Amino acid sequence: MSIKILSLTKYFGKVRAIEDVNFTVNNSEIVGFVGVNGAGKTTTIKIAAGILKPTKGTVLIDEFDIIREKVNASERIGWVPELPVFEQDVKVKDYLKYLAGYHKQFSLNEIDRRVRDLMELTNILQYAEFKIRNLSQGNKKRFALAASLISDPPNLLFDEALNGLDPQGISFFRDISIKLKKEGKAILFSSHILSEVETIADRVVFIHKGKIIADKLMSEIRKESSKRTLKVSVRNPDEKLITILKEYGDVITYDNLTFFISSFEGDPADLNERLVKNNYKVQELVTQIKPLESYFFELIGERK
Ligand SMILES: Nc1ncnc2c1ncn2[C@@H]1O[C@H](COP(=O)(O)OP(=O)(O)OP(=O)(O)O)[C@@H](O)[C@H]1O
Repeated sequence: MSIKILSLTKYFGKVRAIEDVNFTVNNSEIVGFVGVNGAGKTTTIKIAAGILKPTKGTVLIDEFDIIREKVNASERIGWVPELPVFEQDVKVKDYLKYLAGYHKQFSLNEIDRRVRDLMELTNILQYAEFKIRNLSQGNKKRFALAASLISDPPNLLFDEALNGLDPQGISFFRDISIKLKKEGKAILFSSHILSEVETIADRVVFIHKGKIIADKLMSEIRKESSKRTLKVSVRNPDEKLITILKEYGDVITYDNLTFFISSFEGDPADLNERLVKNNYKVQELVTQIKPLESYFFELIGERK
């Protein structure tokens, strides 16, 4: 059981999405795939899922080439897309039965059993008769997970599977990933929620501007992470805020409201006071951020 990403490069016209991406996800391993928006995570995952053709390179799923041996490779990989799209007016149970019908290993009786087991595993059995449109966001995610597991593939790709999940949903995802890993599966999951990746992943692959910039065991990240990264969240950021923050170190804009300053020089209390005086609504200003966040932003800070 393994997903081997081999020298993948993808151009969309003149736009280079990824270049020479190489890494492997081994059996019984959960690998987190992290990078800021547009770094190239979804492109890599779509190529590995066999739905996007690379410009160069390939992906081996249990040694089957996703381009040249597509049927064999596809049978061995499950994929939860970033934005799953399903026919909305079909019932949960019926949709899963329909998907199971594609896999010749299941007899009609087995299809019923398989679908029931999966609904049980993903905690949606009580919604078996619901139309997909009537599921909550979190349950739609659980349904997408059930759909990806229909043929019990030994390898899994989860693209931003934590997005839109509440804490209970996240802990559900964590538990199910660990269960699947114990069965020997190879799991690659992308996420921008670094504090959660940290609790789920055994290893983390970092992608930045289309290139892999690090591939590290979580245990090593914990050892190496520096305490010199400062995280600031402000409710009303603007250009001037960034100018101020830049006086304290390298600034990385993570999302619209959150900034990380790597190699932070200075006193956090002074910075806080200055921001408040300038009428910024500071929501969070901390230096003791978690190891993965700290490691990631130091890494990106070096490469800006
Ligand atoms: N179909 C497309 N046509 C043109 N450019 C694209 C296409 N898909 C992706 N890109 C570009 O390729 C780069 C990588 O995008 P990708 O979606 O893989 O990143 P990502 O890390 O998954 O980001 P996000 O978290 O925002 O989904 C970006 O610059 C994006 O704009």
